[in-house]
Amino acid sequence: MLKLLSSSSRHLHTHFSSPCLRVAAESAPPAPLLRALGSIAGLTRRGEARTGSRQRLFFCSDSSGGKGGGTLVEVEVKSGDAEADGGVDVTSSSSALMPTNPRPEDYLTVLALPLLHRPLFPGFYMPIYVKDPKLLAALQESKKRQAPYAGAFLVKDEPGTDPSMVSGSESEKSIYDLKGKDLYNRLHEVGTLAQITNIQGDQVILVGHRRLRITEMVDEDPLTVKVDHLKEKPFNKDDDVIKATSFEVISTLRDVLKASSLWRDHVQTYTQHMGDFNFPRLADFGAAICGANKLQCQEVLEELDVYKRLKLTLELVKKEMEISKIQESIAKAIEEKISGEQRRYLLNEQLKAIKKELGLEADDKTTLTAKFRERIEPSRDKIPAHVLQVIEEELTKLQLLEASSSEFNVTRNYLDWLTALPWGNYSDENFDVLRAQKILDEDHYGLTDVKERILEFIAVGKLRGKSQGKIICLSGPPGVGKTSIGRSIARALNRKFYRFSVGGLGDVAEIKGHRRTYIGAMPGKMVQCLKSVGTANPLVLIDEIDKLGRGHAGDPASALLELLDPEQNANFLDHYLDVPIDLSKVLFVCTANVIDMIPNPLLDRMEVIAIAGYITDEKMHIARDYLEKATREACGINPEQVEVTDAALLALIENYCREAGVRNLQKQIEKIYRKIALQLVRKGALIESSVSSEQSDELKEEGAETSTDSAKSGSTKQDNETAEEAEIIQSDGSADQTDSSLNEPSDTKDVKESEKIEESEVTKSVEKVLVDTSNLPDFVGKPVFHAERIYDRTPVGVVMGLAWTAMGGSTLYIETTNVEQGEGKGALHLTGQLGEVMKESAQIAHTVARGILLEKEPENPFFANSKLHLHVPAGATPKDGPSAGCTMITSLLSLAMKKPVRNDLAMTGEVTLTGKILPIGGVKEKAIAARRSDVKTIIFPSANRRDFDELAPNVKEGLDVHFVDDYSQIFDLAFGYDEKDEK
Ligand SMILES: Nc1ncnc2c1ncn2[C@@H]1O[C@H](COP(=O)(O)OP(=O)(O)OP(=O)(O)O)[C@@H](O)[C@H]1O
Repeated sequence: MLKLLSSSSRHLHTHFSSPCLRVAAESAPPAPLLRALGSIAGLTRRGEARTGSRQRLFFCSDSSGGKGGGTLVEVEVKSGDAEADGGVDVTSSSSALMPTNPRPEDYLTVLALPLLHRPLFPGFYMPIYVKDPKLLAALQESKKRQAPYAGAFLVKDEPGTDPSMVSGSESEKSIYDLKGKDLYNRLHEVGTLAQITNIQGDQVILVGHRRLRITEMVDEDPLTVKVDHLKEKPFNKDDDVIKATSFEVISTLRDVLKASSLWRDHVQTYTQHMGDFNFPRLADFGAAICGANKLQCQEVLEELDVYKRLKLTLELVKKEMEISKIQESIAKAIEEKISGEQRRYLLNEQLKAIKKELGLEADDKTTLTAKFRERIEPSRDKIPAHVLQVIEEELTKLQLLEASSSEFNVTRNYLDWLTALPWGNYSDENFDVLRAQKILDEDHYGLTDVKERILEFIAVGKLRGKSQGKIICLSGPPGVGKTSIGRSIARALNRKFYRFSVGGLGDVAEIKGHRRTYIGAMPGKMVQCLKSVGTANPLVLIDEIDKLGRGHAGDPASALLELLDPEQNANFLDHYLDVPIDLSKVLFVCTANVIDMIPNPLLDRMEVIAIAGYITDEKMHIARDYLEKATREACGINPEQVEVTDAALLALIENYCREAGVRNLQKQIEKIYRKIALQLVRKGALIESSVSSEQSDELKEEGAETSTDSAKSGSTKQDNETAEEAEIIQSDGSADQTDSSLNEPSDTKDVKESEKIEESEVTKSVEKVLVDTSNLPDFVGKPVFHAERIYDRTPVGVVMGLAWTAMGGSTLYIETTNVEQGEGKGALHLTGQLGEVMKESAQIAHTVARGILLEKEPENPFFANSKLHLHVPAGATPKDGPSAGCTMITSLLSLAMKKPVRNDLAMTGEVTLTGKILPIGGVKEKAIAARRSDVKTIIFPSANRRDFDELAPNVKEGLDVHFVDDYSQIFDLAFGYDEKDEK
């Protein structure tokens, strides 16, 4: 159903976008209307007019194509099938019938209408607004008089203004205010005779007819002018140039139309009213529809030469073409950009979907949250409330954060740590003392006192029900098993083991973590430990605590104190984690070489267990029962394949590994076993190759069959050799099998051959490598030179002392010589990298020795007249401490009295100026060192008797120990011997 809505021509100019139909008819509607409706129905069927759209129709009253006038109506398409429904409802049809061509002589004087934006071209519509009431009244009046014509003239710009610049509404207003002569002077001379087709309010619709030129002003208000009606200059319509130019205009217009849909509608609208097509019209058409500025259009309007007008128009439409090209490229670029972005967006979305499908969506917040929740779920009841609250808060925060933001990553990592800790997850502790004893014995030989202390510790734990509260510190020289004992304790207690070294550690953040705000922030070692072991009660071994760094960022000792102190560590606060953690169930074991270097507040809280080092006997056991076994297994050697004799092991310990620990011994044993492994593999390869060459020889012989006597005897020899070799290698008496194989049938022979190869494999495994004192250097090289025992028998002025170092105990010599003799020349020169305390100790010794000599040999002026030099080898090792006091006195007296001290004597003890002997440290280490150096007699201060008595019998065994209070006792021991006995 179609409904006629209005017949206003106004819409023509306001809606260019919808198509307008042109319908010619003999008479007025409804007959033409019906036809028009039929056309619209056709349009809708072809999909060119949509149901609900509005269509404009122009009806002509004759068949001349509307030249004489017509009616414009707008219809709304209600349905596509208009023809079927004959009823058409015409709501309003105010006629806009156009009169025929006006005669020039009727319009020599016309009202002048000012046009602001563009000139009006003949054959075109233009709506204008007339603000001047008088002019508007005059126009209405002329329309009523059936002479609805006026002159439309473009207003010139104010002198000095740029026509290409957009003028504001103010300037428009000022033009409306122009009247009479002022307006007259601003009008372009050439304009258009315009038909007033419709007046609604102040809007007047004009249709251009022909060109006019103003000749003079007739009336000022409203402005009325006299005009000449202009005609184009005569032209030859067959002129090729004109034709070519017009074709070019047409083809350019077509291109423009193709390029821009906006132009298509524009052109369609105009073409409805063009009337006859001719060259001047074409030029006007091009200029009217293009977007050129008003002056360029006015130029076309003023041009009466058709060719020139066409050329001007061509320029304008070409320009339009360029603009539409630019428009096209801009549109294309924008489209590409948008489609590129859209493509990326689409691909990203697809990627996300794929990742989600495959479970690879790492950043997916929901997956992450689910992962964290899943992690804490089993131990939710054990997690402290404050920690749970932080976890929940962080999970909520995670949901709100943008996945690509850095804050998101910080929160994710934080949650990762928080949820990965073993909150309230403890391993079942074992307080079985017998089992613990077994494990400790399994792992370590000796160390009875250490093991005893550990068992005591476990026993207390059993009675209390928990074993925390103490920090054990194992101190001793390197390689005595401090670290491995720590591991054994963990095994004995059934706790997880975690070790970290604090040697050289200077940054508190290593212990307490970084604040989360820093990039790359990490929690401290303790939190890392808990995460890695997965239980909240591990045994943590803090290695090298005596080598703790000075601290360039905070004080690591204080941080360690917070970590270790049982009073504080129940609420240990890691900077990264920012929630208190309970470390009170963690058992801390520290190791140190020198306890003096441990910061005092830390040492105060520790239970120090000293491991002094091993004597030869202990080393023998360790080497035999632990190190050798472990190394053999590590090298893949069977016990039957190797034998290291006791003598070789002893030689190894005494000549190669004399230090306190057993690490070097372990290295030497490893060296031996690596060499043995190589020997075995080499021998095995040799046997294999000899067996395979035998096989191939025999096969060759069998193939020959016609063997000569000599060949026979050769083969027999060969077989015999093989048998001999097998006999040598095998000890299980299977050698005679080789002989019997000669009588076997040939098909069973192959089986025998393969058995032979297997047997040779067996021989490999039973062959034994013997390591004895004679071939020990082949495995570990020549014995290393030990400076400890430089003299077989100490000469005059040389005495052996005993020293304690971080590497264990050692013997050292004090040597004194007389440099210069002369009255009053008495002086003492010291060398051997002695520390301040030792230097002072030497001065004291000098004084005391002088006193004693005066007492023993009053006539001897030795000290008063001798310039002495005291040296302590080895010169490269710094030495310090007061315990060499008595040794120095003895050395000086030996020189003064020209009497060497008793053979195999060593001593240690600090001396006062009055000759009193004060106690020293490291009794066990010194006793072990003395034994290592084959010292028979030792002198210790009386105050150290208790320390010596506590030593294991095997350490004390064979030592003649004297405890002294005063130097006079030492004097007697050192010099009171019978020289004949010594020899
Ligand atoms: N009494 C022992 N019984 C068996 N093996 C031992 C014994 N003492 C030490 N060992 C072994 O000696 C090797 C070195 O021991 P460990 O590394 O524990 O020494 P350490 O005292 O911690 O040295 P450092 O102070 O240099 O760290 C280990 O393989 C250990 O098993």
